[in-house]
Amino acid sequence: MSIIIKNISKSYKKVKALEDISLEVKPGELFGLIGPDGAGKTTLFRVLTTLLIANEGVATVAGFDVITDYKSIRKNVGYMPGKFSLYQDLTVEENLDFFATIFGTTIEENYDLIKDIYVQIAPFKDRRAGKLSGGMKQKLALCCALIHKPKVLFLDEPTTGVDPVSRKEFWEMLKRLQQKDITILVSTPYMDEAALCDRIALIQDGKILEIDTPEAIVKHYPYQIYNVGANNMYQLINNLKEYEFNHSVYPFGEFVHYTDTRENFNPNDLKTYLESKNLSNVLIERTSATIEDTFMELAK
Ligand SMILES: Nc1ncnc2c1ncn2[C@@H]1O[C@H](COP(=O)(O)OP(=O)(O)OP(=O)(O)O)[C@@H](O)[C@H]1O
Repeated sequence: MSIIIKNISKSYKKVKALEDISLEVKPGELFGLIGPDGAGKTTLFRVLTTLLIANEGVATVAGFDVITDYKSIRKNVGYMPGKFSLYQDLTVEENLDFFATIFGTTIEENYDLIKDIYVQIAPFKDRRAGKLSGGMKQKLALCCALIHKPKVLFLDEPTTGVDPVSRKEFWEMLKRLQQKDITILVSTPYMDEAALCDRIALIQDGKILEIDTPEAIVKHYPYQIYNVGANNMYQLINNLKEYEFNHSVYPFGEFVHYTDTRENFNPNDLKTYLESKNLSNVLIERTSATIEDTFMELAK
């Protein structure tokens, strides 16, 4: 296993940031930690990259213990923290040179690994990092995290605040890195990115809700979901919440996702109820569960 986490707990005074977390990441896997702000993702990354000591539990990364072998871990992992981690006043090239030097290597030595990503920012190599766009900064930070050819790469919310095109490109880059035998643990609050991982852990309030492949997680969803639409979204949500048979109701894009407690649910009954509340253009249609639906159900 590339990463083994056993019963890790970490508190900041009264706040329990991680509670009895256990999971394993296989060599070469692209594993996603999916959860909202405050779920504990950054705390787990900091424990695994030896920047923070857990209160309980044990963890190894690339075969090294996070406490006793912390120096080996630092040599063998790349870490791209959530907040921009580069030197704003150094140029693109100077930042990369700096990170290569502290790891006792050179840009040339590992150029092959970063080439695909670096060519995209090379035209700006003399620009200060602080003056780059969000997508460019993210590519530079990834190059810096890769420059010493790590065995395991930790990426904490790498696409937060990045435009949709750059996000898509970033995930394509991760897939290519995976082909080069790098194990990747990536966190994201974006549920659509979960589907791009080999396996994911859904995490909330410091606890793991479920670990599986994205396909299996969606398949385990126990209810039939309906897209419900009407002329007044706000009133629709309120009326659905008042409906005695509702199991769950939450906005989802242009519709409301609705599940019913009855096994023999007939959508026409719901339509009649909603129309009796003076809603018009009522539409009710079956839809498939997504990772977000599963998350909402588990987090209830
Ligand atoms: N240094 C700290 N002192 C006190 N509480 C903290 C500290 N760091 C994090 N926390 C709390 O621990 C919990 C987990 O935070 P963490 O940053 O690990 O979550 P996260 O999933 O990475 O979310 P975010 O994206 O907001 O950073 C939160 O309730 C947070 O407020």
